[in-house]
Parts: sequence; C-alpha cells; structure tokens
Amino acid sequence: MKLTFYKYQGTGNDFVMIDNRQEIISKNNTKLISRLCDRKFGIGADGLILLEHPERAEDDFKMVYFNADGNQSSMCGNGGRCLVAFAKFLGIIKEEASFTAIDGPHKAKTNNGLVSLQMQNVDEVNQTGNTSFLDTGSPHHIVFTKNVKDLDVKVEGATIRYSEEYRNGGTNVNFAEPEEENTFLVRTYERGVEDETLSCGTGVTAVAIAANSSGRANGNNIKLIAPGGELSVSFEKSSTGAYENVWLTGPAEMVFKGEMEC
Ligand SMILES: N[C@@H](CCC[C@H](N)C(=O)O)C(=O)O
Repeated sequence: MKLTFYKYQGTGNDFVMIDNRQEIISKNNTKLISRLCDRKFGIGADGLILLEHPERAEDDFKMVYFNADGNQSSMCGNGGRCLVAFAKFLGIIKEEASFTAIDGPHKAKTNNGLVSLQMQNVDEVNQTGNTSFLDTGSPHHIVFTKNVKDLDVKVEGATIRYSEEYRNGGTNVNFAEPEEENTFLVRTYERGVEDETLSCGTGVTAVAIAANSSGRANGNNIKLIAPGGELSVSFEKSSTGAYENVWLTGPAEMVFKGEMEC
C-alpha cells in the first residue's frame, strides 16, 4: 500500500504526521511505525503522530503519539503544536483548536506560524540539590548545570534515564543553564528516541516550571533556547503552589509531503 504522510518540525523536533481518520494505520504496528521514523530505512523523525476523529463532542480531533521506537508514549508538546498546524492545513480548524491526547484535553491557538499549546497543570515538583523531577504530560528529570553546550547529552542522559531511580518507566533528561534573567539554555535526551533531540516541548515546559519553583527564575514567562530554536513557556502559580494555565509557544511548520510504499 502507498501511505501518504506529512513531515513537520517544531524547533527541530521532527514528526511524521498521518491523517488516520480513515484508520489507515493500526496503532499496534510498532514495526511499521519505527520503520517510518527510521532515518536510514524510512522517512526519519523523532516521533509519529496520528490525527484521528475526536472522542469528545467539544474536540476537533484526537492526538495519538508514538516515539521513534514505534511505541505509543506519553504527551509530546512539540508534536502537539505540530499537530495543530497540521489540523489547520487539513482545514479541520481555523485559528483555535481543542483536542485530547493521552494526558487529557488541550487547547491551542495559532498566530503567524507560532502555535501555543496549553499544557496540563503541574501540582508537584520534586527538588534535590541541582536536580528536579516533574511530569508535564511526560516525565522529566532536570539537571541545572554549567557549560550545557559542551555536554555529551547522549551519554550523560542515558546514564540517568537507565539509572535505578527510573528503572520502572524511564524518564526524559534535560540539562539546563541560565543564560540571562528568565532565559535558559536547554538540551534534552529523549526516552523512546534514546538520543538527544533538537528540542523537547514537555521538556522545556518542565525546565521553566522547575526554574521558577527552585527560585532560579522569578518570572512567569520563561524563554528557553534549545539547539533547534526558541520556545517560551508562561504559567500562573496558584496559592497552593500548583502551576496552572501553562502555555508552550513556538514555531511549527510543514517540511514536506510524501508517499511511502509500506
Ligand atoms: N518530544 C516530546 C516528548 C516526547 C515524549 C518523550 N519522548 C517520552 O517518551 O516521554 C515533546 O516535545 O514534548
């Protein structure tokens, strides 16, 4: 069969997008999904996203996300932003969207090539010294450190991702360094890609919240500089210390459309 696909990227985090409203791809076909994401034998991407019919009346569509290893995973922030751009391209939405992903409902807005995605509230941030752990739809371990540009993120990230602490579910690992006030450099090792990616949406969201929670940032609108580009994260802190009204904003664009023999 010939499969029509679209390739999108959001600050260099790249995804194969498939309009699966006619159920052309089975979610259990791990082998096919990992082959489509393979950079040598397939299209090449950090993940694959299926756009499906919504299950809730108030939604425009449903998001189903797979890591490059072919397994369905937790939330992908950059992928969600790219999916909103894809839904706009398909004519499913205009400027605003409402959709459900594995972590629950999301709202989104588009404006001049930028897509803002509302992320889930965060009630808990665990901090120990220069590290933090929190879940922004996906689990993120953060190390605040110096010389982030010089780190071997693949090696150091894998050491933490496969450590005893994360033995059960694994984690994504972010290395963050203050650049100026309320601005951080971030590099991320992604679970399921098992390598550094050029940017991670749930990862930079986690860094922004952890930076505020640990007193490393005093603002509620944080700029994050990843190797693939810049993102911003805004939030409100409730009286109980929970992070609410969390929005991730950055560019998302189609790279190309193609067909692959499957
Ligand atoms: N690139 C993503 C995160 C994708 C999920 C992650 N690999 C995991 O398995 O937790 C993002 O932009 O958030």
